[in-house]
Amino acid sequence: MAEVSTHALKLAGKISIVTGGASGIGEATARLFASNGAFVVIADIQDELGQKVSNSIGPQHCTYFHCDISSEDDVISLINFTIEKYGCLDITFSNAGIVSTCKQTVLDLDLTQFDKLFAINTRGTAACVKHAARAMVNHHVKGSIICTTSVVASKGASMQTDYVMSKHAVLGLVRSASKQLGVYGIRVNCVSPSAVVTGISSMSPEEIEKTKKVCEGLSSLKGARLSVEDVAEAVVFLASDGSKFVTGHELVVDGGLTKLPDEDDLKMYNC
Ligand SMILES: NC(=O)c1ccc[n+]([C@@H]2O[C@H](COP(=O)([O-])OP(=O)(O)OC[C@H]3O[C@@H](n4cnc5c(N)ncnc54)[C@H](O)[C@@H]3O)[C@@H](O)[C@H]2O)c1
Repeated sequence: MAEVSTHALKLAGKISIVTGGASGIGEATARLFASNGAFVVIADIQDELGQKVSNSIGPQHCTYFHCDISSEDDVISLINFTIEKYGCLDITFSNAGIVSTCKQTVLDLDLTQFDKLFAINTRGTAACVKHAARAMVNHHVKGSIICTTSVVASKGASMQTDYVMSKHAVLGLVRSASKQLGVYGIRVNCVSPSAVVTGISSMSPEEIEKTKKVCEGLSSLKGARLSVEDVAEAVVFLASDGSKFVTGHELVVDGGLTKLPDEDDLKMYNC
């Protein structure tokens, strides 16, 4: 990475963790954290990819650590590793997540898949928030915790019931944690993106092209399409002192989608 002056960097010297940082929104955020002066620990289960992303950011700025967020022991090891390496923890972006494997409605809810998805999206996110917050409290750090929710975190949807429920739960976690941790000066917020093509849904090149076109219509901004970098910019804002009076907030990054009639966001599920 090119050397830059630390003067105007939004996260200069901050110690951060990005879960799900090997791909998509997490990868873009890890890169933007580092280019804003933060030290980043990428936590993921895709070891080869995560290591590759970390190497490309640069060993001075980034480290990869294997962590399956559905295991509380893994999450504890991640926090311990970060504290041992850097001495404290300022920012945690709890972003790792998966989608439903099918477009199920409540009538055909697969409860085995439901448990698997909740173990990562909801329980795993709760473990990350819990242990990041404990580290911040123990080290007297007025840190920032950001979770990735979704535009479906605060409204119902026509399918993918388990995914929608898991993101509603994370919103509840963010709102509760922000109330409980304010006394320590710790802020807790979330970003809620609309649809953006990432590794989360394994698609053929044809499906990716089709989905990208559909995504372009998912906004009231003419011709605009959400990118992972747009989400990363919102996360940097929530991580930085620029948002020092913002907590318990859901920052929706959707180009106005949630303000459009419901029929428009239905398209998202037909991607
Ligand atoms: N892409 C979208 O349209 C979209 C929209 C709204 C919200 N989101 C949310 O954004 C977040 C990131 O998704 P993305 O779109 O960048 O997908 P992605 O698949 O590109 O990235 C997710 C990362 O999480 C990692 N991961 C999965 N399970 C894990 C586990 N148990 N422990 C640790 N890491 C794990 C994956 O290996 C991957 O690197 C997710 O929480 C997702 O629900 C995505």
